[in-house]
Amino acid sequence: MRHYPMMVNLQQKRCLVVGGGQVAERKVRSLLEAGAEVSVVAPSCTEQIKDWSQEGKLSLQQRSFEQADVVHAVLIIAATSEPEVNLAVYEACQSHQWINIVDRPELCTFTVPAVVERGDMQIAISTGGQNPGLAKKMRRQLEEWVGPEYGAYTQFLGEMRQRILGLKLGEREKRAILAELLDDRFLLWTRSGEFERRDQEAEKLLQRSDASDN
Ligand SMILES: C[C@@]1(CC(=O)O)C2=NC(=C\c3[nH]c(c(CCC(=O)O)c3CC(=O)O)Cc3[nH]c(c(CC(=O)O)c3CCC(=O)O)/C=C3\N/C(=C\2)[C@@H](CCC(=O)O)[C@]3(C)CC(=O)O)/[C@H]1CCC(=O)O
Ligand SMILES: NC(=O)c1ccc[n+]([C@@H]2O[C@H](COP(=O)([O-])OP(=O)(O)OC[C@H]3O[C@@H](n4cnc5c(N)ncnc54)[C@H](O)[C@@H]3O)[C@@H](O)[C@H]2O)c1
Repeated sequence: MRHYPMMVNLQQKRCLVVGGGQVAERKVRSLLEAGAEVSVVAPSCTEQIKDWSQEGKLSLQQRSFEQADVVHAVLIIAATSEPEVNLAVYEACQSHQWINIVDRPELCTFTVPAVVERGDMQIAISTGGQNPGLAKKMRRQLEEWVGPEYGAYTQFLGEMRQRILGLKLGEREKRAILAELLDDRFLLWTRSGEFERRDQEAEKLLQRSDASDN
């Protein structure tokens, strides 16, 4: 089956995670990072999940799953070690809810990819459920190639793009500056920490275009 890849805004969306082990913790972490409103239901859970609960980052109910738990959630993840509980979670859900059952890929209405995170740049890797270990291996390989500087680099390019789109220039000129900014020298200056040099060269590009516009 071919999935449709999409980046979802989960800010303030109610998400339920049933189970509190290592797998649940991994899913909870990424939900919290996406700004979701997370509830966890599990009789026992990891120290990290307890800490998040004590810090007020999520709501934790230390008990077994009940059907009614799913009612207000837009997204539900069943991550318990009990296949029959995971199936019961699936059966309690309705068709409008996004469902992930960690031991039953065929029941999932979404799956979770491995992700390389570099600030606002995210590279998601899915194997369509064929082999999650391969997704993890690819993530690690890509992390070697896409260094931490891509976070700052993406932010720099984002800020420049906003400015360029606001300039009183024709579409073609704007496209030309945007293309020039993607030249590797701006990445290399970011990587080596030469921010002043990078920003000065970017300013020069903008000023040259301003001049040619007049
Ligand atoms: C990518 C990642 C994201 C995340 O979970 O955050 C993720 N699994 C990860 C790791 C991982 N998972 C498993 C192992 C042990 C080795 C092995 O079994 O191969 C390892 C490796 C490890 O832990 O080292 C076991 C496993 N996973 C699934 C099943 C059920 C089955 O396949 O039937 C079983 C057997 C369970 C059992 O034993 O009963 C199912 C799913 N796992 C998925 C995602 C979805 C498909 C993604 C894709 O399309 O590739 C899908 C379908 C549903 C979902 O979970 O969304 C994360 C790596 C994060 C990272 O490090 O970057
Ligand atoms: N999709 C994936 O990424 C992936 C990866 C590895 C394993 N798995 C599957 O995920 C399952 C969970 O793995 P784990 O390492 O987190 O297990 P774990 O044993 O560490 O945790 C299981 C959790 O389920 C909770 N639980 C048990 N019964 C419950 C109930 N009735 N209601 C609510 N919570 C209940 C327990 O309290 C515990 O918090 C595994 O059994 C395996 O089938 C999935």
